[in-house]
Amino acid sequence: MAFPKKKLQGLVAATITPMTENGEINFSVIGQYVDYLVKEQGVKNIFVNGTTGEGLSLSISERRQVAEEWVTKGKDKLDQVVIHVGALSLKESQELAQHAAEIGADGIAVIAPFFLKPWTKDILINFLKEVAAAAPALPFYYYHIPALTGVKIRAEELLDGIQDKIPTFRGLKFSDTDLLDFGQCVDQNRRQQFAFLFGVDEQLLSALVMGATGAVGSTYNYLGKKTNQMLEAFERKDLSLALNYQFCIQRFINFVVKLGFGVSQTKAIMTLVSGIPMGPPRLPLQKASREFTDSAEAKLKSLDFLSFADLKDGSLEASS
Ligand SMILES: CC(=O)N[C@H](C=O)[C@@H](O)[C@H](O)[C@H](O)CO
Ligand SMILES: CC(=O)C(=O)O
Repeated sequence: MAFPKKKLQGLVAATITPMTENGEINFSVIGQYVDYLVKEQGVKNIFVNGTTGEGLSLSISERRQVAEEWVTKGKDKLDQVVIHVGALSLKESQELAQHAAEIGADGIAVIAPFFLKPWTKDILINFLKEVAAAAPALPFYYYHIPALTGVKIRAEELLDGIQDKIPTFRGLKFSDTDLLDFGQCVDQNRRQQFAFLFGVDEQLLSALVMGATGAVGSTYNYLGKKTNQMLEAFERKDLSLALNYQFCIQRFINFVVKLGFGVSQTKAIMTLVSGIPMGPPRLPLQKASREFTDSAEAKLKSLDFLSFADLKDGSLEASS
Protein backbone atom coordinates (compact mmCIF):
# COMPACT_ATOMS: atom_id res chain seq x y z
CA MET A 1 0.00 0.00 0.00
CA ALA A 2 1.86 2.99 1.30
CA PHE A 3 5.19 1.24 1.09
CA PRO A 4 6.14 1.78 -2.53
CA LYS A 5 6.27 5.47 -1.60
CA LYS A 6 9.61 7.12 -1.90
CA LYS A 7 11.72 7.85 1.12
CA LEU A 8 10.73 10.86 3.17
CA GLN A 9 13.34 13.52 2.45
CA GLY A 10 13.96 17.24 2.33
CA LEU A 11 12.09 19.63 4.56
CA VAL A 12 9.13 18.59 6.64
CA ALA A 13 7.16 21.37 8.34
CA ALA A 14 5.97 20.56 11.85
CA THR A 15 2.49 22.00 11.50
CA ILE A 16 0.93 24.43 13.92
CA THR A 17 -2.64 23.64 14.97
CA PRO A 18 -4.55 26.83 14.17
CA MET A 19 -6.95 27.89 16.92
CA THR A 20 -9.65 30.48 17.33
CA GLU A 21 -9.46 33.15 20.01
CA ASN A 22 -11.59 30.97 22.29
CA GLY A 23 -9.28 28.01 21.98
CA GLU A 24 -11.15 25.81 19.52
CA ILE A 25 -9.36 24.33 16.52
CA ASN A 26 -9.73 26.52 13.47
CA PHE A 27 -10.07 23.93 10.72
CA SER A 28 -11.13 26.57 8.22
CA VAL A 29 -7.59 27.82 7.51
CA ILE A 30 -5.88 24.47 6.94
CA GLY A 31 -6.49 24.47 3.19
CA GLN A 32 -4.92 27.89 2.90
CA TYR A 33 -2.04 26.75 5.12
CA VAL A 34 -1.27 23.83 2.77
CA ASP A 35 -1.14 26.19 -0.21
CA TYR A 36 1.10 28.59 1.68
CA LEU A 37 3.61 25.86 2.54
CA VAL A 38 3.73 24.52 -0.99
CA LYS A 39 3.68 27.77 -2.92
CA GLU A 40 5.44 30.25 -0.65
CA GLN A 41 7.87 28.02 1.22
CA GLY A 42 8.48 25.15 -1.19
CA VAL A 43 7.72 22.67 1.59
CA LYS A 44 5.77 19.58 0.55
CA ASN A 45 5.95 17.34 3.60
CA ILE A 46 4.30 17.86 6.94
CA PHE A 47 4.49 16.44 10.45
CA VAL A 48 1.11 16.80 12.14
CA ASN A 49 0.18 16.83 15.86
CA GLY A 50 3.77 16.96 17.09
CA THR A 51 5.33 19.42 19.52
CA THR A 52 4.56 22.47 17.39
CA GLY A 53 1.02 21.21 16.73
CA GLU A 54 0.39 20.91 20.49
CA GLY A 55 -0.53 17.30 19.75
CA LEU A 56 -0.31 16.27 23.40
CA SER A 57 -2.60 19.13 24.44
CA LEU A 58 -5.41 18.02 22.11
CA SER A 59 -8.06 15.45 22.85
CA ILE A 60 -7.95 12.17 20.94
CA SER A 61 -10.99 13.18 18.97
CA GLU A 62 -9.37 16.51 18.06
CA ARG A 63 -6.18 14.76 17.01
CA ARG A 64 -8.18 12.53 14.68
CA GLN A 65 -10.00 15.49 13.15
CA VAL A 66 -6.81 17.52 12.70
CA ALA A 67 -5.05 14.57 11.04
CA GLU A 68 -7.98 14.03 8.74
CA GLU A 69 -8.17 17.66 7.72
CA TRP A 70 -4.48 17.82 6.80
CA VAL A 71 -4.66 14.60 4.78
CA THR A 72 -7.78 15.80 2.97
CA LYS A 73 -6.49 19.29 2.21
CA GLY A 74 -3.01 18.02 1.33
CA LYS A 75 -4.25 15.51 -1.23
CA ASP A 76 -2.52 15.96 -4.60
CA LYS A 77 -0.60 18.95 -3.16
CA LEU A 78 1.68 17.51 -0.50
CA ASP A 79 4.15 14.67 -0.98
CA GLN A 80 3.87 13.15 2.47
CA VAL A 81 1.79 13.66 5.58
CA VAL A 82 3.22 12.05 8.71
CA ILE A 83 0.99 11.94 11.78
CA HIS A 84 2.45 11.96 15.26
CA VAL A 85 0.45 9.40 17.25
CA GLY A 86 2.47 9.25 20.46
CA ALA A 87 0.46 9.26 23.72
CA LEU A 88 0.86 8.15 27.31
CA SER A 89 -1.76 5.50 26.80
CA LEU A 90 -0.71 2.69 24.50
CA LYS A 91 -4.38 2.17 23.61
CA GLU A 92 -4.83 5.74 22.48
CA SER A 93 -1.63 5.62 20.51
CA GLN A 94 -2.78 2.46 18.75
CA GLU A 95 -6.16 3.99 18.03
CA LEU A 96 -4.50 7.02 16.46
CA ALA A 97 -2.10 4.84 14.47
CA GLN A 98 -4.97 2.82 13.08
CA HIS A 99 -6.86 5.98 12.28
CA ALA A 100 -3.84 7.44 10.45
CA ALA A 101 -3.79 4.33 8.27
CA GLU A 102 -7.52 4.54 7.60
CA ILE A 103 -7.40 8.14 6.43
CA GLY A 104 -4.47 7.48 4.10
CA ALA A 105 -1.61 9.20 5.91
CA ASP A 106 1.90 8.44 4.64
CA GLY A 107 3.49 7.54 7.95
CA ILE A 108 3.27 7.69 11.72
CA ALA A 109 5.72 8.89 14.33
CA VAL A 110 5.85 8.21 18.05
CA ILE A 111 7.66 9.81 20.98
CA ALA A 112 8.61 7.87 24.10
CA PRO A 113 5.89 7.84 26.77
CA PHE A 114 6.97 10.53 29.18
CA PHE A 115 5.05 10.17 32.48
CA LEU A 116 5.53 6.55 33.43
CA LYS A 117 8.70 6.11 31.42
CA PRO A 118 10.44 3.20 29.74
CA TRP A 119 13.84 2.88 31.40
CA THR A 120 15.53 0.53 28.99
CA LYS A 121 15.87 0.28 25.26
CA ASP A 122 13.99 -3.03 25.18
CA ILE A 123 10.99 -1.63 27.03
CA LEU A 124 10.83 1.39 24.77
CA ILE A 125 11.08 -0.84 21.69
CA ASN A 126 8.25 -3.00 23.02
CA PHE A 127 6.03 0.04 23.41
CA LEU A 128 6.85 1.37 19.95
CA LYS A 129 6.36 -2.06 18.43
CA GLU A 130 2.83 -2.31 19.82
CA VAL A 131 1.94 1.06 18.31
CA ALA A 132 3.54 0.28 14.95
CA ALA A 133 1.64 -3.03 14.79
CA ALA A 134 -1.65 -1.11 14.86
CA ALA A 135 -0.73 0.35 11.45
CA PRO A 136 1.19 -2.45 9.76
CA ALA A 137 1.06 -0.82 6.32
CA LEU A 138 2.44 2.55 7.39
CA PRO A 139 6.09 3.63 7.62
CA PHE A 140 7.02 4.15 11.26
CA TYR A 141 9.33 6.87 12.59
CA TYR A 142 10.69 7.18 16.09
CA TYR A 143 10.62 10.77 17.35
CA HIS A 144 13.60 11.28 19.64
CA ILE A 145 13.16 14.40 21.77
CA PRO A 146 14.85 13.64 25.11
CA ALA A 147 14.72 17.21 26.44
CA LEU A 148 10.92 17.12 26.39
CA THR A 149 10.19 13.45 27.14
CA GLY A 150 12.92 12.96 29.72
CA VAL A 151 13.62 9.59 28.09
CA LYS A 152 17.32 9.71 27.43
CA ILE A 153 17.85 6.33 25.79
CA ARG A 154 20.32 7.05 23.01
CA ALA A 155 18.92 6.84 19.49
CA GLU A 156 21.96 4.94 18.30
CA GLU A 157 21.23 2.19 20.84
CA LEU A 158 17.54 2.14 19.99
CA LEU A 159 18.22 1.71 16.28
CA ASP A 160 20.44 -1.30 16.80
CA GLY A 161 18.42 -4.16 15.33
CA ILE A 162 15.18 -2.18 15.37
CA GLN A 163 13.86 -3.54 12.10
CA ASP A 164 13.85 -7.07 13.49
CA LYS A 165 11.40 -5.87 16.13
CA ILE A 166 9.54 -3.24 14.12
CA PRO A 167 9.46 -4.25 10.46
CA THR A 168 7.77 -1.00 9.45
CA PHE A 169 10.54 1.15 10.95
CA ARG A 170 11.67 3.63 8.29
CA GLY A 171 13.45 6.41 10.10
CA LEU A 172 14.21 8.69 12.94
CA LYS A 173 13.28 12.24 13.76
CA PHE A 174 16.16 13.39 15.90
CA SER A 175 15.44 16.48 18.00
CA ASP A 176 18.58 16.68 20.07
CA THR A 177 21.94 18.41 19.80
CA ASP A 178 24.06 15.28 20.40
CA LEU A 179 25.75 14.91 17.02
CA LEU A 180 27.77 11.94 18.24
CA ASP A 181 24.54 10.04 18.77
CA PHE A 182 23.07 11.28 15.48
CA GLY A 183 26.23 10.56 13.48
CA GLN A 184 26.40 7.06 14.86
CA CYS A 185 22.76 6.43 13.92
CA VAL A 186 23.73 7.22 10.33
CA ASP A 187 27.08 5.43 10.41
CA GLN A 188 25.74 2.19 11.85
CA ASN A 189 22.77 1.95 9.51
CA ARG A 190 24.31 2.69 6.15
CA ARG A 191 22.92 -0.43 4.57
CA GLN A 192 19.36 0.47 5.45
CA GLN A 193 17.46 3.10 3.57
CA PHE A 194 16.30 4.87 6.72
CA ALA A 195 15.28 8.51 6.77
CA PHE A 196 17.45 10.47 9.20
CA LEU A 197 15.48 13.61 9.89
CA PHE A 198 17.13 16.25 12.01
CA GLY A 199 15.01 18.39 14.31
CA VAL A 200 17.18 21.24 15.56
CA ASP A 201 16.67 23.79 12.81
CA GLU A 202 19.46 26.16 13.88
CA GLN A 203 22.02 23.33 13.56
CA LEU A 204 20.76 21.62 10.42
CA LEU A 205 23.91 22.23 8.38
CA SER A 206 26.06 20.30 10.85
CA ALA A 207 23.55 17.44 10.73
CA LEU A 208 23.66 17.44 6.91
CA VAL A 209 27.40 16.93 7.15
CA MET A 210 26.70 13.96 9.46
CA GLY A 211 24.37 12.44 6.88
CA ALA A 212 20.90 13.79 7.65
CA THR A 213 18.55 12.97 4.78
CA GLY A 214 15.98 15.57 5.72
CA ALA A 215 14.68 17.75 8.53
CA VAL A 216 11.49 18.19 10.52
CA GLY A 217 11.01 21.50 12.26
CA SER A 218 8.86 24.38 13.31
CA THR A 219 10.78 27.07 11.45
CA TYR A 220 10.20 25.45 8.04
CA ASN A 221 6.70 26.87 8.27
CA TYR A 222 8.10 30.31 7.57
CA LEU A 223 11.82 29.85 6.83
CA GLY A 224 11.29 26.92 4.48
CA LYS A 225 12.36 28.85 1.42
CA LYS A 226 15.57 30.08 3.06
CA THR A 227 16.35 26.63 4.40
CA ASN A 228 15.73 25.09 0.98
CA GLN A 229 18.33 27.49 -0.42
CA MET A 230 20.74 26.19 2.20
CA LEU A 231 19.94 22.59 1.20
CA GLU A 232 20.55 23.41 -2.46
CA ALA A 233 23.90 25.06 -1.69
CA PHE A 234 24.89 22.03 0.37
CA GLU A 235 23.83 19.71 -2.44
CA ARG A 236 26.07 21.66 -4.86
CA LYS A 237 28.89 21.38 -2.29
CA ASP A 238 29.01 25.14 -1.92
CA LEU A 239 29.66 24.99 1.80
CA SER A 240 30.46 28.63 2.30
CA LEU A 241 27.15 29.68 0.75
CA ALA A 242 25.33 27.02 2.79
CA LEU A 243 27.00 28.38 5.93
CA ASN A 244 25.89 31.89 5.04
CA TYR A 245 22.31 30.68 4.93
CA GLN A 246 22.69 28.77 8.20
CA PHE A 247 24.17 31.81 9.94
CA CYS A 248 21.38 33.97 8.64
CA ILE A 249 18.80 31.54 10.03
CA GLN A 250 20.77 31.33 13.28
CA ARG A 251 20.72 35.11 13.70
CA PHE A 252 16.96 34.99 13.73
CA ILE A 253 16.60 31.92 15.96
CA ASN A 254 19.26 33.20 18.35
CA PHE A 255 17.40 36.48 18.61
CA VAL A 256 14.05 34.89 19.44
CA VAL A 257 15.57 32.25 21.73
CA LYS A 258 16.91 35.08 23.87
CA LEU A 259 13.42 36.57 24.09
CA GLY A 260 11.91 33.20 25.02
CA PHE A 261 10.94 30.97 22.11
CA GLY A 262 8.48 28.10 21.96
CA VAL A 263 5.25 26.99 20.36
CA SER A 264 3.35 30.17 21.34
CA GLN A 265 5.98 32.32 19.69
CA THR A 266 5.98 30.08 16.61
CA LYS A 267 2.24 30.66 16.29
CA ALA A 268 2.71 34.42 16.49
CA ILE A 269 5.57 34.47 13.97
CA MET A 270 3.69 32.28 11.51
CA THR A 271 0.63 34.51 11.74
CA LEU A 272 2.83 37.49 11.00
CA VAL A 273 4.74 35.97 8.11
CA SER A 274 1.96 34.03 6.38
CA GLY A 275 -0.98 36.28 7.18
CA ILE A 276 -2.93 33.16 8.18
CA PRO A 277 -4.29 33.52 11.73
CA MET A 278 -2.83 30.75 13.88
CA GLY A 279 -4.52 32.01 17.01
CA PRO A 280 -3.37 31.57 20.57
CA PRO A 281 -1.95 28.36 21.97
CA ARG A 282 -3.88 26.22 24.41
CA LEU A 283 -3.15 26.15 28.13
CA PRO A 284 -0.68 25.45 29.70
CA LEU A 285 0.95 27.59 27.01
CA GLN A 286 0.46 31.35 27.07
CA LYS A 287 0.02 33.59 24.10
CA ALA A 288 3.17 35.39 22.94
CA SER A 289 3.35 39.00 24.06
CA ARG A 290 2.87 41.95 21.76
CA GLU A 291 6.47 42.99 22.57
CA PHE A 292 7.73 39.64 21.35
CA THR A 293 5.81 39.86 18.10
CA ASP A 294 6.98 43.40 17.43
CA SER A 295 10.63 42.55 18.07
CA ALA A 296 10.43 39.39 15.97
CA GLU A 297 8.88 41.34 13.14
CA ALA A 298 11.63 43.96 13.21
CA LYS A 299 14.27 41.24 13.19
CA LEU A 300 12.65 39.39 10.28
CA LYS A 301 12.60 42.61 8.30
CA SER A 302 16.19 43.48 9.11
CA LEU A 303 17.29 40.04 7.92
CA ASP A 304 15.24 40.45 4.78
CA PHE A 305 13.08 37.46 5.73
CA LEU A 306 9.99 39.57 5.56
CA SER A 307 9.27 42.30 3.10
CA PHE A 308 6.46 44.77 3.57
CA ALA A 309 4.74 43.17 0.61
CA ASP A 310 4.60 39.89 2.55
CA LEU A 311 2.69 41.49 5.37
CA LYS A 312 -0.96 40.79 4.88
CA ASP A 313 -3.54 43.24 6.16
CA GLY A 314 -4.70 42.47 9.61
CA SER A 315 -1.96 39.99 10.42
CA LEU A 316 -0.66 42.20 13.22
CA GLU A 317 -4.09 42.45 14.79
CA ALA A 318 -4.52 38.70 14.57
CA SER A 319 -1.31 38.13 16.50
CA SER A 320 -1.59 40.91 19.03
C1 LIG B 1 11.65 21.61 20.87
C2 LIG B 1 11.10 21.86 19.51
O1 LIG B 1 9.99 22.30 19.33
N1 LIG B 1 11.90 21.58 18.49
C3 LIG B 1 11.52 21.77 17.15
C4 LIG B 1 11.44 20.45 16.45
O2 LIG B 1 11.78 19.39 16.93
C5 LIG B 1 12.47 22.67 16.38
O3 LIG B 1 11.94 22.91 15.11
C6 LIG B 1 12.70 23.98 17.09
O4 LIG B 1 11.49 24.65 17.24
C7 LIG B 1 13.69 24.86 16.34
O5 LIG B 1 14.87 24.16 16.13
C8 LIG B 1 13.97 26.16 17.06
O6 LIG B 1 14.65 25.93 18.25
C1 LIG C 1 9.39 20.48 15.59
C2 LIG C 1 8.74 19.21 15.50
O1 LIG C 1 9.17 18.36 14.83
C3 LIG C 1 7.49 19.06 16.19
O2 LIG C 1 6.84 20.05 16.35
O3 LIG C 1 7.13 17.96 16.58
